[in-house]
Amino acid sequence: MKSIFQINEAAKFVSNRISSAPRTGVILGSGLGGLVSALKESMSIRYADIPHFPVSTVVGHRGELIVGELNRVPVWVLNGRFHYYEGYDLDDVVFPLRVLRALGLERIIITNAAGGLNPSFEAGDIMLIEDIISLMPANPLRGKNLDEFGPRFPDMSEPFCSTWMKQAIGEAENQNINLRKGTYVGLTGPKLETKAEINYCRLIGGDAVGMSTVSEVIAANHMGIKVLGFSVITNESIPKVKKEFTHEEVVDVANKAGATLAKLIKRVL
Ligand SMILES: O=P(O)(O)O[C@H]1O[C@H](CO)[C@@H](O)[C@H]1O
Ligand SMILES: Nc1nc2[nH]cnc2c(=O)[nH]1
Repeated sequence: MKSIFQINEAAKFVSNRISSAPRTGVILGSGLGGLVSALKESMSIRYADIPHFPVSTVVGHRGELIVGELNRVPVWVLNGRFHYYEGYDLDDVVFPLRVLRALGLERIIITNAAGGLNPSFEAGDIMLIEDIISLMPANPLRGKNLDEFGPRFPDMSEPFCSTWMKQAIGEAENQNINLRKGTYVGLTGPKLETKAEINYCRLIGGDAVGMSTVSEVIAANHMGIKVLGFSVITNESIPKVKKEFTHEEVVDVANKAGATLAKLIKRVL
């Protein structure tokens, strides 16, 4: 388990390289790195250079922490995330978020590429994540509680900030974006779902399914960070229409829909 000492060491390394620390962050999902081109005055630090940081191993996740401005708002961008299936503990998966919290992070926009379980969703749609179901085998808060960050038993009755969600819905309307809404189910991966598993995820209330996000949302809530979440629906995970797809297709669809998501995120900020 990562200690508070390691979190602070990573935070110190980063703070020595920047002039001021943003209070807002964005985590970019698979294929969503295009948002970086909208950043102004940015500088980046490779994850590999930051002490104790894990290393991104998935295509479509560059592995760099960027500091810049989006629509004149200073932001951290985590260009690449860590997944449980890469072999990391959930504690490692949320390490970057804890480092940013140590640097003063107050709100985070979490994005991902996901399969659409809701039959009304189409590939290329953007879904506002209203709630999560974690089907991970563990929890990022397992182990000794980091009292400096939050309570042992954090409330999760409103994992996403309702005010921020209302604003996102309003902005989507202004931009004629057909913003979908729903619950994201987080599985370990890396295998994709069988038809029976898709039926199960739908039955328990899922609208989208993926292999990330849920642990980040839990850790952010633990630390009192405001969260807004978006899934880019990259494929339809519906038994009737399910056909084989690849990670390359996921990255490709996310790349295209990413431009619309970037516009929405800019306005929401
Ligand atoms: O959730 P992100 O990181 O966007 O990536 C999604 O895309 C990958 C599968 O193609 C999985 O890692 C899944 O979780
Ligand atoms: N688990 C899972 N992750 C995804 N990431 C993108 N699409 C999918 C999907 O259909 N299932």
